[in-house]
Amino acid sequence: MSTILNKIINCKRIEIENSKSQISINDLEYKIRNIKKRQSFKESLLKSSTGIIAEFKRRSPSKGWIFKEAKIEEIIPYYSISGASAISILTDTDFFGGNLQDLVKAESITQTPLLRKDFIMDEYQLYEAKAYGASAILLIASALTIEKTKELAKKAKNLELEVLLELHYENELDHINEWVDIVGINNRNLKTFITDVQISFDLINKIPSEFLKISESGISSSQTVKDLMQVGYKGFLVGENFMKTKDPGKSLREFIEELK
Ligand SMILES: O=C(O)c1ccccc1NCC(=O)[C@H](O)[C@H](O)COP(=O)(O)O
Repeated sequence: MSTILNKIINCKRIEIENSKSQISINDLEYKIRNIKKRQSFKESLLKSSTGIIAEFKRRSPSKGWIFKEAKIEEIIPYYSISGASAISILTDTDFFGGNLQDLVKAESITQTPLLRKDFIMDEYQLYEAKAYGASAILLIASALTIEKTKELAKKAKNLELEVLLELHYENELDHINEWVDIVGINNRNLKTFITDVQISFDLINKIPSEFLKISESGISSSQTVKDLMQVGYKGFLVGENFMKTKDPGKSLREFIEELK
């Protein structure tokens, strides 16, 4: 496992134990009973001709602060109006500057399907994702064993959450299982932080045809999206390219215009 992933996961384990001591799974289950049904993340990508998943990302391990003062209420409505097919909310605090309240706020102001983007390793986080309004959750193959990936994916489906399984390397293809809805190829090498979309082109034909496929990270040109569409990708997760600008919603709108 890469050093950064190790570091993130060690912090995450402590965070999860703290959260469990504050809010029990029973409390989360109670909230889930009252949560409105969200639109499907996968359906939204299938319906869309552009497939952009716009990410709300304040900082990252590779770039440091990208948009420190970013506020959900000032960005998410504009992501929706500008045509995002789905929105990714990074809920990790220590490394990405996000939190679960960002997800709660986003849920209250948009109908666009939301992905809880975090380092999920415990079913408790799935209950949180559902209770706070996500349509979908992320499972990162590099951070999980094959067995744990399957266990978490199955539990997520039981909670009516869609599952995005993220792969960074070819040797992670064996993490794909029947509970997965979407397979994402992440173009960022977790050891070097270098992004190279070539990995998306290299792996597309190795993913079984029944899965919806998305490409993630390091996407900054509409031509790249067009090329990825040509080989079969239906979704494109873009964070920094929008969040590094003063007006991420406007940047997304211009990007989508170029795709039409
Ligand atoms: O973004 C990072 O530096 C990073 C480092 C280590 C683990 C994960 C990381 N990012 C999470 C993501 O997958 C991206 O936020 C997402 O795909 C968008 O990427 P980008 O468009 O390059 O901001």
